[in-house]
Amino acid sequence: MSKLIINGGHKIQGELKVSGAKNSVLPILAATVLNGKINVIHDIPQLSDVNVMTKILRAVGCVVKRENNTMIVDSSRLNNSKIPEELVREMRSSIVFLGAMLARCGETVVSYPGGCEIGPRPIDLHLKSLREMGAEIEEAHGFLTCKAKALKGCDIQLDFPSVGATENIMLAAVFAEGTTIIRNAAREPEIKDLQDFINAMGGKVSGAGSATIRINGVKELQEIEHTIIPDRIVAGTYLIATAMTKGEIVLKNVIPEHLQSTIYKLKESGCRILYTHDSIKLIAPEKLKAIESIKTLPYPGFPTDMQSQIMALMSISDGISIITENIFENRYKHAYELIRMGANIKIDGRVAIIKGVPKLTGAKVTANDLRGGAALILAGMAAEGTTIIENAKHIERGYDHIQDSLKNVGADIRKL
Ligand SMILES: CC(=O)N[C@H]1[C@@H](OP(=O)(O)OP(=O)(O)OC[C@H]2O[C@@H](n3ccc(=O)[nH]c3=O)[C@H](O)[C@@H]2O)O[C@H](CO)[C@@H](O)[C@@H]1O
Ligand SMILES: C=C(OP(=O)(O)O)C(=O)O
Repeated sequence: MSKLIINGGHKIQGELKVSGAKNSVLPILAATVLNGKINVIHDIPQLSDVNVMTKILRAVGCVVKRENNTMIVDSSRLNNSKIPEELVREMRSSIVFLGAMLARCGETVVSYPGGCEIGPRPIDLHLKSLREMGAEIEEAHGFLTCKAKALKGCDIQLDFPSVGATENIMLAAVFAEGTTIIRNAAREPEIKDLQDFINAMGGKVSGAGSATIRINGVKELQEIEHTIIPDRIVAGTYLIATAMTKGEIVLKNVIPEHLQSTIYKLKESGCRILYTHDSIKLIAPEKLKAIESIKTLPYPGFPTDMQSQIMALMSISDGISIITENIFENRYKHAYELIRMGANIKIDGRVAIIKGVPKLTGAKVTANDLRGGAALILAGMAAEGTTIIENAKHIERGYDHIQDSLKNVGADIRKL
């Protein structure tokens, strides 16, 4: 179980390149089973979630090679439609194999997915939509046994713009007969990246980025080479690290448009932010100001995946800030760890009230989930003294060697 040790009080200063997006790479790796050919994918971050995805691909018969940040997946010899339970339990997004395997093999067995504990994460929307497309899904003993002789395009109305359900339907619909329409689809940039990936293989998907996505079934797909979009959550985390340490940073390999809701709130806290089409510069103020209200929402609203990190910033901002977490009902575990570091935070259901304190102090804390762990790194960097983060393995799910990146721009952080 890895630990991070941070000596606080060092400014972030310099330039950082942002890695490829975890939330793009995971569904795209699942999509590599579709073509039954070679997939070359660039800008794959080194993450434990990617390692799990790789193991799943190998378990179903794909040949996977990795050279630095390029991965080659040959799905021509896929020979097993059962996804190993122990791997599915490690990671929530393994559930997107459901749609991909149904499309490729017409059958699959998966267990209910695991992942970080941030509240209940049902998959009812995934299952309902796939059933509407003609899949027969039996749920028993924690397993989903799915069969579909021929999936059929249909008109699907999602009750909530679920990212995973939207991806699962897109993947399942690639070879389906006719047209599938997803209404109230998730609009996250990673959905558009998946659309671009499928289309570059010869699929026919349109509308990603809007609330209505159309997929016209095709008979066959081709080989593909694709580059993953930059990770907007990693970029946002680095911006907050800079803001909290009174530093100055230039981020490269970013799409500022994907970070607008975060940029907007950081400006409210007093940061100066300038950007070009693929870089962002942040200059921190001497004193951060409270952010009146943040409500997490599906994209383009403020992302739940930035909630923990912005809470760390609010905990040392002058005044009272309020967060409403609308996506995951139990995503405040990091607050109790921040309190151990001197933060003044009250939680009432989905609402967190944060009264800024002049300083945090280093403490022994525990990462309970990925972004909560990232928030503790940020708090540790701004705190007086030493912070030890236990259970740091969660952070490796979504940040590619974060300790090395932050060390390169001035942080005093090391892994044990
Ligand atoms: C790998 C990946 O891309 N993960 C992201 C994805 O997760 P994920 O795809 O799991 O998130 P969803 O958009 O599906 O979930 C959002 C909300 O919908 C609910 N829901 C979802 C599906 C369903 O069948 N029934 C249901 O009730 C969930 O419990 C949650 O409250 O989007 C989340 C919300 O932006 C992000 O925090 C995750 O980082
Ligand atoms: C919750 C997250 O991811 P996942 O859906 O993969 O658990 C996240 O990236 O913050």
